[in-house]
Formats: sequence, C-alpha cells, structure tokens
Amino acid sequence: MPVPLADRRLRAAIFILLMLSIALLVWQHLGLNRVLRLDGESTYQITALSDRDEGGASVATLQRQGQRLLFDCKLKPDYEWPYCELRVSFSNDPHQGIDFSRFSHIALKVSASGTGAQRLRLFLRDFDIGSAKADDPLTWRLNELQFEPRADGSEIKVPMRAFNVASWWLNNNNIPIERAAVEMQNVPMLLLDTAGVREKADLQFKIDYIEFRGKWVSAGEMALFIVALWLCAAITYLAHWQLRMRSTLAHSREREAELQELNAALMLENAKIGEKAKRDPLTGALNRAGIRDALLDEAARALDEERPLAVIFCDIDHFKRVNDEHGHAMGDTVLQQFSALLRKRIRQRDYLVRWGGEEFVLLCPDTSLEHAGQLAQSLRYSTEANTWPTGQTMTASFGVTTLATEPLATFLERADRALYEAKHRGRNTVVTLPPPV
Ligand SMILES: Nc1nc2c(ncn2[C@@H]2O[C@H](COP(=O)(O)OP(=O)(O)OP(=O)(O)O)[C@@H](O)[C@H]2O)c(=O)[nH]1
Repeated sequence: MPVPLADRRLRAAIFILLMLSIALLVWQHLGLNRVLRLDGESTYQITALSDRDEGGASVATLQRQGQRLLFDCKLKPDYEWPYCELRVSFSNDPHQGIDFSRFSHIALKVSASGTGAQRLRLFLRDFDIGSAKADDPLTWRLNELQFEPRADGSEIKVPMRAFNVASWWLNNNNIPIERAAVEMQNVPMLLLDTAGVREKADLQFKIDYIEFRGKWVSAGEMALFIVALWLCAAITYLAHWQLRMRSTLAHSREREAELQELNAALMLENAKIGEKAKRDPLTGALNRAGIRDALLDEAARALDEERPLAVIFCDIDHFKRVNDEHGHAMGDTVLQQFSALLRKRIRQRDYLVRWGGEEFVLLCPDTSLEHAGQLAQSLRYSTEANTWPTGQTMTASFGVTTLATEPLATFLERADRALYEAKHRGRNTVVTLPPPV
C-alpha cells in the first residue's frame, strides 16, 4: 500500500531530528571544549610574592622556561605565617573576573623538589560585587584546593567541586551559612601558595601547566536544547496538521455544497423531463401515461369516499376533413384551440387528456352523471358556437359516464361506447350512459 505524502514527510522529519539530536550529543561530548591554561607562555600577569613584604624573610622567585614556570621558595619560619605565593591576575578591575563555574575539572601538572613540606594550596578568589570590597582582596571569597604534586610530576585531574571555601576566611568575614558555598562566577585572581607550614623549607616547583577544562555547553544544557527542539518540531507539526485539517474540511464542505447544488439542479431537470413525458407536446394536455396515476388515485378515492367520478370522452366531428381541406398544420391549430376551449371550461381539479388523434378525455372528480352531462352539453355548444380558423363551423361528440364498483377498463369502455353512440346518432351529440346499478 503506498504511504501518503504527509506520512512520508513526517517520517523524514523525525529521522532528520533524530540524526540532528545524535550529532548534537556527540558534538557536545567530543567537542565544544573550553580550556583556560596557565603556563610559561600565559599572557596573564604572574608574579611571585612572599611574607617578606609583611616583615618575613622568605624568598620567592619565578622564572619562565619555555612553557614551564619555575617557582622557587626559600621559606624562613621567622614570620608568624611564612609563605611563598604565585599570583595570577586575570584582570586589574575585580569586576572583570573570569567565570570559573563553567569549568568541570582542573588539571595540574606540577612537580616539586627540595626539602620541606611540598603541599600547595590553590586559591580562586571570587569577587562578589554585592559584598566584596575592590580595594581589600581579603574580602574576596577564598575558594581553596589543597594538593601535593606527584613525585613523578604526572598530571593530577580534579573535579572543580573539590574546591571548598577556606573556613578561616568564612570566620574572618562573618559569612552566614547560606552563603558559605563555593562561588566562582567572577574570579579576578588565582593564587598558588605553600601549605602554610611554619618550618624552614627550600622548594623548587616546576609548573608545566595549570589547566581548567570544561564545555561551552554542558550535557544538561544540550539535553534541554534537544528537548526544546523536539517540542518546537512537535508544536509546528501539530499547528500545520490542524491548518491542513481545517482546509480539508473547508474543501469538503465546499465540495458537498457544490454536489448538493448539482443534485438539486439534476432533480429539477428530472422533474421537468418527467413532466414532459406526461404531456402531449402539441396541446399541453396530459397524455395517457400522464393520467394513469391520477386515474388510479381518483378512482380509489371515489370508491373509498363514495364520491362520484365522471369521465367525458370528446371527439371532433369529421376532423379528417380539416386536414384534407386545410392542411395538417391547420389541423394542429384546430386541435390546440379545441384543447384550450375544453381547458377553459373545466375546473382546476379536473383533468384534460389527449387520448389520441382528435379524441380528448375529461376526468372530473366529485362530479355526478347529471353534472357531467351538463358540462358535456355546454362544451358541445361552445364548440359549435366557437369561431374556428378554418372559417367553418365545427362540432364535437361526447360520451359521458360515472364510475361504479368495477374495473377501470369497463368504466372507460362505457364512456367510449357512449361516444360511439353519439357519433352513431349523427354527431354533435352528448350521450350519457349511467353505470350499472
Ligand atoms: N393535424 C393533425 N391531424 C391528426 C392528428 N392526429 C390525428 N389526426 C387526424 O385526425 C383524423 C381522424 O380521422 P377519423 O378517425 O377518420 O375521424 P373523423 O374524420 O374526425 O371522423 P369522425 O370522428 O368519425 O367524426 C385523421 O385524418 C388523422 O390523420 C394530429 O395530431 N394533427
């Protein structure tokens, strides 16, 4: 069975959407990578600091060796909190920090050598526009990650959720518990510090890179986008389907109206044709087929309701002569005029039938034999008195009877017999034959 065009289009659209969804998921998984790398070639401002600025004696130095950063620290416990520190400044304006919440992992390729504790602390200082002070970095949120470089200097990969907020910073700044979580949407500064141990140390750190890794679009965001895509496609399809249904409905209604119109016209035409088939084209009177049903109905009603039903057979006398002397066309005209004369003198509910040739029949419901005879006499007189196009006087003969409880053929034959009798009596005569008692 052939698949409809609309179904094929729907299948094609679903297939394309499916392929697009898979492609987007694969793209999100394999591509769309977002990386922030700190190494010897970074353009960010990187400086080495130590407690010397605050009265201590520790010495921190930084060298760039190709892609590598060499961070040396001679830690002296003279100061209360001795430290060496690498400071990376992403922006001079704390309002213009970097959004680190978009990264999912941090990768550290750092090796350490020398004597003393090798533990390091990485801080992402987040500047909260609402609560932090631009001129006091101690008010910038201290997101902290402690780690110890691996002996072989291999990469350490940690999820960003491993960061936490330094508890002493929370205490010092009276941060309420609701706001104690890690926040790193606006980080203008990164710090790499020694672990805060108060002992002498001579350390050398080789930093190949500190790399933050993430995706421009997260898997969740991509899934949401794909769901939205399917929803939009479904809504578009439904809207389109509804429009199509409406137009199909309108079209079929139009078509139905057209067909109804055509049907009505055909019925009218049929009625006209049916009516024509029941009438004599020359005189417009009913023909034998035209009177058949009415005769049966009227006869049945007359017998049921015991009402009289009369029939008058009329025949123009010597009509043949009209044709012979004046031509067939004149004969037709005379027939038309005779028919019109009869019609004019009968009631609306009487029937005028051209029985054949120059012979006509009048069927008169609710008419007694006496009244039918009187009508026939009046028609006979009118025919004789009429002025005919032949210029000659014309007469007609009439046979009259009424219906008894008998076959219709007997009823009509009696009327015909009465007409024959009228002709026999010399024409221009009315003969009335009562039905048998
Ligand atoms: N012009 C014309 N003549 C017709 C038509 N139908 C029948 N006739 C003629 O009517 C004539 C009837 O003749 P007859 O049956 O001999 O009767 P008649 O001459 O009227 O004589 P009676 O009836 O005995 O008085 C015939 O000549 C038919 O040709 C018609 O439609 N038009």
